[in-house]
Amino acid sequence: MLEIRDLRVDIAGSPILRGVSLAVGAGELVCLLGRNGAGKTTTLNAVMGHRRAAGGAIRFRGRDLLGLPPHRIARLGIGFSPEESEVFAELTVAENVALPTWTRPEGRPAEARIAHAYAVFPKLRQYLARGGAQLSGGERKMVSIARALALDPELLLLDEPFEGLSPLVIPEIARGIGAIRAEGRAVLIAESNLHHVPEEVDRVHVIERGEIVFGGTLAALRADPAAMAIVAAAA
Ligand SMILES: Nc1ncnc2c1ncn2[C@@H]1O[C@H](COP(=O)(O)OP(=O)(O)OP(=O)(O)O)[C@@H](O)[C@H]1O
Repeated sequence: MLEIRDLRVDIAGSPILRGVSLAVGAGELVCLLGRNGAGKTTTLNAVMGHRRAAGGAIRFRGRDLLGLPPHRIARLGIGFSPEESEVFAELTVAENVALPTWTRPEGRPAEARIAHAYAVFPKLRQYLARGGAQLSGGERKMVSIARALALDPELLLLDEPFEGLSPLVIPEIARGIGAIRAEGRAVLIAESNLHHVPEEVDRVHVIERGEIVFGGTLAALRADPAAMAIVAAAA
């Protein structure tokens, strides 16, 4: 479904991604794990077209994404929940969640897509008329993921979905991600904390200084002392 091969990205003249390769198959849950500054956000931003690649390839369902603008990439079926959630403050929760049904009108009817997003995060129904600026961090995360879901994506990119959240909210987000995965959508999570990696993850890729240094199951990661030393430092 998503194939990233030997991706290189330079920022301000410095090599930030130095040959990142990973794949997410249909219906797979994959985690990109690494400490702060390792290059996780840069990888997701390159997939979404927010960062230009200096080399390598990114393909989604066989289609080359490099050079496409972000709105075209989203319309191909990639939903994105950025690290800071980036909920539109001047729009209500309902308007935020409905946005992708305007930007990607093709596919299932808007009402069904919106209803589905609220079915995954039912709590949001209590806040429909609330402005985006009046939400807690956990509510913003839920709105951001629900909005990405309303795109009806085949692949969902979630950048640090648990970061900065209270322990009370984390299980709610984890349950939502589990529900999304159970529907057969592919999910790629960028995560800096090993403890937040869902047990049901299909594969973990560890990124360190812009390079993938490990790829395998969670059990294989736990059995790899060198990779564990890197992710333990991240947690
Ligand atoms: N706009 C920028 N200008 C200069 N350097 C940048 C910029 N954006 C990112 N970087 C650098 O690129 C590297 C990778 O950053 P990135 O945000 O991809 O890391 P990350 O793994 O997502 O970490 P975090 O969890 O802290 O977001 C870091 O060293 C960061 O300082």
